[in-house]
Amino acid sequence: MGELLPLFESKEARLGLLYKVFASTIFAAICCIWVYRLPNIPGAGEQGRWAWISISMSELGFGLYWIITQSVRWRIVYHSPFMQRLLQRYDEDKLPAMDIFVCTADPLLEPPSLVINTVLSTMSYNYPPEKLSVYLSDDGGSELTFYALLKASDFSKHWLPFCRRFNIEPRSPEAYFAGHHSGDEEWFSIKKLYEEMKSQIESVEKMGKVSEDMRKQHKGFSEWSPKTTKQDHQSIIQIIIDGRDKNAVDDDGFQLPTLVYTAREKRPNYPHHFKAGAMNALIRVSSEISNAPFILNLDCDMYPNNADAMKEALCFFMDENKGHKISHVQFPQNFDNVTKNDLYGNSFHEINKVELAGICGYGSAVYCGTGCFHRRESITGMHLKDDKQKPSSYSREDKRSVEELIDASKVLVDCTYEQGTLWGKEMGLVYGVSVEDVCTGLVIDCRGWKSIYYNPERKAFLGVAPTKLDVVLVQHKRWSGGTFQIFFSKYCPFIYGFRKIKLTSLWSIPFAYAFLANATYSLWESLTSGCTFKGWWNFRRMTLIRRTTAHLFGFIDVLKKQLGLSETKFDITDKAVSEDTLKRYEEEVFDFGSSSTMFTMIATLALLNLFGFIWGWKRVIMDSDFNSSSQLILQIVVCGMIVMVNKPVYEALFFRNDNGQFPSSVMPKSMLVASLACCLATLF
Ligand SMILES: O=c1ccn([C@@H]2O[C@H](COP(=O)(O)OP(=O)(O)O[C@H]3O[C@H](CO)[C@@H](O)[C@H](O)[C@H]3O)[C@@H](O)[C@H]2O)c(=O)[nH]1
Ligand SMILES: [Mn+2]
Repeated sequence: MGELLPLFESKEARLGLLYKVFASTIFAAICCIWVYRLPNIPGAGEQGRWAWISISMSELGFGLYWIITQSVRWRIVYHSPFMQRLLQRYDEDKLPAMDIFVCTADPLLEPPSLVINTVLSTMSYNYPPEKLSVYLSDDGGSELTFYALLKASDFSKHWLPFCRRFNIEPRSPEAYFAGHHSGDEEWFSIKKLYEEMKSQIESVEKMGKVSEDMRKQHKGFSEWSPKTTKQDHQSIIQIIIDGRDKNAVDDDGFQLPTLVYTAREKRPNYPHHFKAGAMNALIRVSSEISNAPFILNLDCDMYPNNADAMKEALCFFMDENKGHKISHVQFPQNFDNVTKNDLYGNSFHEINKVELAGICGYGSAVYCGTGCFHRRESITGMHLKDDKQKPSSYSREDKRSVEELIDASKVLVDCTYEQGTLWGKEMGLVYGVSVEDVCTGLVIDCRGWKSIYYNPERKAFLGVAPTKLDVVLVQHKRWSGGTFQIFFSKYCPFIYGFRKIKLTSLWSIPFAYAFLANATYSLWESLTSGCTFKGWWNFRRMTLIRRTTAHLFGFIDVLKKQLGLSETKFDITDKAVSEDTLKRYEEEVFDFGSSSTMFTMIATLALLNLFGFIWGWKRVIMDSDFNSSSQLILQIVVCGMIVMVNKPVYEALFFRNDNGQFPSSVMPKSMLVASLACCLATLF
């Protein structure tokens, strides 16, 4: 056999050299700033000494931060798969089996009607259905979710043929019907079926329980008693569709994918390790039932938006030369509900297009917890063995009955199963860190595996971005706290692997240059990554807000944890949205929600800058000595920018009276703190 063509290629981004030259100029500017700051510290007792020292510290910090972040821009690598080559080389029946994990944790925050849309779109991938097994992990242990999944399994018999026949995209029914209209009779009838199912599920959601009549429809409901709660129940596993069953076919007579409902045992006195625990339970259950060599991991709100993405991901794993070294293929997180200018900076344009690809320049991809394909061996804890063994095409020989499979799997998700094992340490996803995904990716890297970040033109997955500021901040708090936590833990990458500036002064040039060049470049990066100008501006604002609240509080949380004062938590991102909130979100009006501590922080900082800005202008206008006031100009400019960025905060403080504004305690608290800070400042 001749030399086979590769199934994917990797290219370094153009402009690499140009960027390096540009970055060097900024670096030079930063050095100048430092060189200026350090020798010019006012002596003890002189006015402004402490301000000078603290500004120097910040500049040192920002400079170092900039230098570190350059590492991810130094070598940006883009990968692209050749799907046609894969399909020429492998017949459908030679393709490997694939297990799909969908995680949900709470029927109120993650409505079952949303969850089953994700499930249905995974079932309808352009892939031989007998090779697909979909596992829903329900940490909510809720009969509502189980009910919805049963309904979805019925609906899939009509939905899969419809997808196949018209080759539609996307295959999440909700998203499809929201974006596509057709006069077709078949279109109307399937839409009607979907809407019937949805309204049945939603009425059960409203009632909060499944009626006696409905319970009779499936013996699985017998697992739920009035005593069952989210925190306290036995293991529940139901194989809703058995892919081996020749009668489990859709309307066109094609085999249906296997569909499994899993709720691992929960008991009040046993830690369950949140999503990481759920994933590890799924890894074990699926190894008992289908044991596919590859696994796709999705959050319940992330639906596949490209029915071919699975085959694309396989190109990386199946490449004859390099594929056997690859542990996972991560797609970026994108959202289908981002408004035009992305008020809360939810979409990570720069991160997706530049930074994650830059990390890929080092041969690894950050595992982001969703939209990621894994090799089963690497995620269960194996080290890379450098032999080019092909993954087996895998045919299911298991002769056990459904009941036997269920019994064998239930044991694997009991509370006590992991005791004394390496699960959560050496095996599966890592426990104890609230960004279990990032940490697990790191650990897999350290075992020698390579990984791929792939950001295709057509988005492969779309999720739901938070629509309220408090939810955004809680999410960022978890992320930043989690990242600090990694830094402090044994998984730390290093172990485990302006006051006297005249405008007239020459020294202001490096400041102005570093600031402008950096801002212009980031604007360019954003615009070319598909972001609007206003979107970029919103993202700057959210960066400011996130850093002064979510990141700070995340940091404090971790300190508390390190000192043994608290436990690791996982605050689930709220995905249920009221109409009121949705309206504001669509109009891009800030909806603050209810986190009063974080908001007091935001409001205080905004007020401080406003005071500073007004005070600065007053000095410039009233001071007859222009020379001394010209020294203030640069500070006033910076202050002014921060004031502009904070516009929605002032609006919420002073002008708004709808439901999306600040909680009422924020205004007096922040006024008090900001005024106190101003009084203190006059003392120095
Ligand atoms: O006890 C839990 C808590 C959460 N989840 C699931 O974990 C997923 C992510 O939770 P979400 O509240 O949506 O958090 P996000 O901030 O949106 O999640 C991002 O960040 C997390 C790490 O902080 C990753 O686990 C996620 O994959 C990633 O999308 C959801 O499907 C949840 O159902 C569980 O299964 N069990
Ligand atoms: Mn989420």
